[in-house]
Amino acid sequence: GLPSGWEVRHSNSKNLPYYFNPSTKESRWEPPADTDTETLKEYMATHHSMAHSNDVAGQGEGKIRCAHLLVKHRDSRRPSSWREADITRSKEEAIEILKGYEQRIQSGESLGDIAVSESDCSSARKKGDLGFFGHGEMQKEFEDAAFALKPGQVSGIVETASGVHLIQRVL
Ligand SMILES: N=C(N)NCCC[C@H](NC(=O)[C@@H]1CCC/C1=C\[C@H](COP(=O)(O)O)NC(=O)[C@@H](N)Cc1ccccc1)C(N)=O
Repeated sequence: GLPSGWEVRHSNSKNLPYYFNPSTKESRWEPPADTDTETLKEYMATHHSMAHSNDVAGQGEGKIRCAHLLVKHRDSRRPSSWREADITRSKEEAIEILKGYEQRIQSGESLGDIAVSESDCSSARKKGDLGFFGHGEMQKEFEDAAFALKPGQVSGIVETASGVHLIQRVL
């Protein structure tokens, strides 16, 4: 089987299996070393058909779909993004910026329309859409806030190691 702790998951955005370790939060495309191929083949066959059916429905057991708007700052775990190679704003400045976006959303703008030009996450090109995800995939603060939302609802400002986010639950 897979070395202890590793799971095969399905990436909806790439429609490909990837390997995820819920305890370390590590995710990778290639199977972890010393995975024996027989069990892996069987595992993949079962998982892949399941994943395929999940993928068609998009909605595996207990999965939700969200979009988000991320503003990074100089203390972000990766203070760089497609829109800014070297992000130097402070966390306080990032929060002020996000409050401005929050006002615009409350006045009727869609989160996705702002995310497409302003989000520091690569999902910006998909209006912030993250696809479906289940428990154990996102950073804890993000997961807790996202799973507390009803479809359509927008979160308050959520802080993770990536930066500060607004999250909208889609499905
Ligand atoms: N669908 C999944 N399972 N993909 C793995 C998510 C990994 C997870 N990510 C997070 O928790 C935060 C919240 C949402 C985005 C995100 C972080 C970063 C940006 O922050 P940075 O890593 O530079 O610090 N964006 C991503 O990961 C993107 N691949 C999200 C995405 C982009 C395009 C299409 C789909 C998903 C984590 N455990 O770190």
